[in-house]
Amino acid sequence: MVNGQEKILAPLSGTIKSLEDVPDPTFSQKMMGDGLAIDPTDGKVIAPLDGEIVQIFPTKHAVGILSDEGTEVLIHIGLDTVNLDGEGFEAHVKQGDKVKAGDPLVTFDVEFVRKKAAGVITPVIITNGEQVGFLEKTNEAIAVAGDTVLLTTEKQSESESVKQKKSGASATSEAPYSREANDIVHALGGEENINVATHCVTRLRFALDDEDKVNKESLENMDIVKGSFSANGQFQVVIGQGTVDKVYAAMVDETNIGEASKEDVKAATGKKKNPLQRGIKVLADIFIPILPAIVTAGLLMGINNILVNPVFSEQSIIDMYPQWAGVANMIIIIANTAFTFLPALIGWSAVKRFGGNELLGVVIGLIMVHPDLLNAWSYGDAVKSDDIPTWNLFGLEVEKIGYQGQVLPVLFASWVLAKIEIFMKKRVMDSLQLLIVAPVALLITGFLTFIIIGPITFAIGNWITDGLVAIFDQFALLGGLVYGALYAPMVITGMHHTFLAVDLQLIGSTGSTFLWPILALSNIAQGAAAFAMMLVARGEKLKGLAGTSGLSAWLGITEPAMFGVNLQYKYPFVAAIIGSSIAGAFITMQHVTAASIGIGGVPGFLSIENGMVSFFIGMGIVIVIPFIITFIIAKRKLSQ
Ligand SMILES: OC[C@H]1O[C@H](O[C@H]2O[C@H](CO)[C@@H](O)[C@H](O)[C@H]2O)[C@H](O)[C@@H](O)[C@@H]1O
Repeated sequence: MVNGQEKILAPLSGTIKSLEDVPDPTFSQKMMGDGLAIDPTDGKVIAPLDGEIVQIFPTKHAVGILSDEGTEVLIHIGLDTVNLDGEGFEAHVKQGDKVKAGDPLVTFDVEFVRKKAAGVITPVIITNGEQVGFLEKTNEAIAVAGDTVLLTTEKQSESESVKQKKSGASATSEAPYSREANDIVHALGGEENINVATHCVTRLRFALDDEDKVNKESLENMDIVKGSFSANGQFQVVIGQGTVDKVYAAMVDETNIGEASKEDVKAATGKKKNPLQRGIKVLADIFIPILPAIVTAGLLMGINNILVNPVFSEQSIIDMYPQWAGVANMIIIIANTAFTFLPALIGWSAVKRFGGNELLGVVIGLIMVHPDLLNAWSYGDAVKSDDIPTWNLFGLEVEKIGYQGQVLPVLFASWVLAKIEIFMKKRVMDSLQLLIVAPVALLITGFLTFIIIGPITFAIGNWITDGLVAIFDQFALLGGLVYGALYAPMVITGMHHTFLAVDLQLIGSTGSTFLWPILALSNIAQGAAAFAMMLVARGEKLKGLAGTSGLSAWLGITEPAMFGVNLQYKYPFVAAIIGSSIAGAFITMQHVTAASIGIGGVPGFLSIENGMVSFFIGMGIVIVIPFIITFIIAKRKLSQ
């Protein structure tokens, strides 16, 4: 301790990450407190400072230390590691032990945890941040256990700390958390909505019957609740170490909710997903992280589209004002990079999702669009002119083609890469991993990709898109009606993100998508219904919610409008579906297509490459129909 400052050493060796990079909202949103995380290279956890072990969870995956100077540090080894029930962990300390910086705390099997848990990244958090006046985080990228100063804290002045303690102390002075436990149960929709409940070191974990019954606002307004979210079918309420077990005990005492194990909760939540749902979830997990890059690219491509194509008159803007040509060209380079190198983005996200090294995912994606390969977009012409470059591998002719804009080839290649990497990591000794695992995994995956995975999945991707195009050509009215009607319900289930892959595949194979314009109109329809509710609503709360969520829907995000307003009253949701179904049929029959995925709302017109006028008519339909139907019904119902 120097000048009131306390140094917290790295408890593990590895790569230092910011908490925002930890894929668990409890940590990334700092619900438990501020700090840093370490992606460990080995499984030796040591004490980061002198102090007392105030908590070591029975499953040995989390250790809380109270330093001699009063700083509380939580080391949470891996993510969702509570589910491992101690397997792979060995504790060297117990609650109440005094430790010195550098003393061994826990040893764990990194590879086992990496494979079995949601992640091995280890947050190191100051959990009594309210008593810390100053927190400095290291700028180092690599942590050496016991050597790197990870965090530096400085205690608050005495008077500040007294103030803080006074303002947050009500729960601890009362009978042990019974009121809080009851309030939480109530906010979760009552006992009847709770199937199973358990807790880990930081949070209560529930398998709920219906998560829509949760009153998130009142839950998160409770002083004791630091945040809540739903993940992997579990509803989780973050309370904090040292308190969560007491709240849980009170809940079990006060209610008919029996004690349950993590397995019970896992089983109760796991039951809910069938293979199709799991597949959808995997695709959503892969595509949601890359969505911002794709939408940005789509928006910029849309601006270029308006500049270079004769959209509003016979001549394009560039034809009329040629001095803008350079600007338009520069925009298109910036814009289409995300699409040209799409396999690299998907490779990054997919390999990460499948448990491998995401950087290798980027590399496998880039290999698939290497400039020396025949560009996928020139493949059709090369087939016609019988001019496809090949490699000769001991007599085996392999087409030397790239996979620009393709989705399926890189998805499968990423899966294979991650599996090979995980397989090898378990078998190659730590000191040789860098030398052997990545090069071998990449080489094998690269060869498999060019020889088998690429050609087969490229063909499958083309069959899927040809099939979809044929169906929509043949049954345009029905196709548009059905997709227009089903898109919003799919958003409710989260299944809609699967269609992002389909849109990207359509663009990669045919140069455009006829599905995305329907998506944009469906979103606008939900917004229009919410706006009608805003006009008719009497209460300020509903008016405000309907207005802001309507705007959000018009800018491409519909959940606030749907969950906050339209689904609550049902008829606005149905009115929106009617509008988007009719508009979907209309624009499909008019062959409206988009060249890219843009902002799926009013600015969506920027991305339309064919049938701009019809798209605007469609926009008129999804504004007028849902608005009028909702307005009329709401007038009647809300004035009763
Ligand atoms: O698929 C491309 C579109 O993705 C986003 O919109 C979709 O996801 C949103 C979040 O779940 C949802 O609110 C919206 O209804 C869906 O269409 C993105 O916001 C769109 O701009 C993008 O075109």
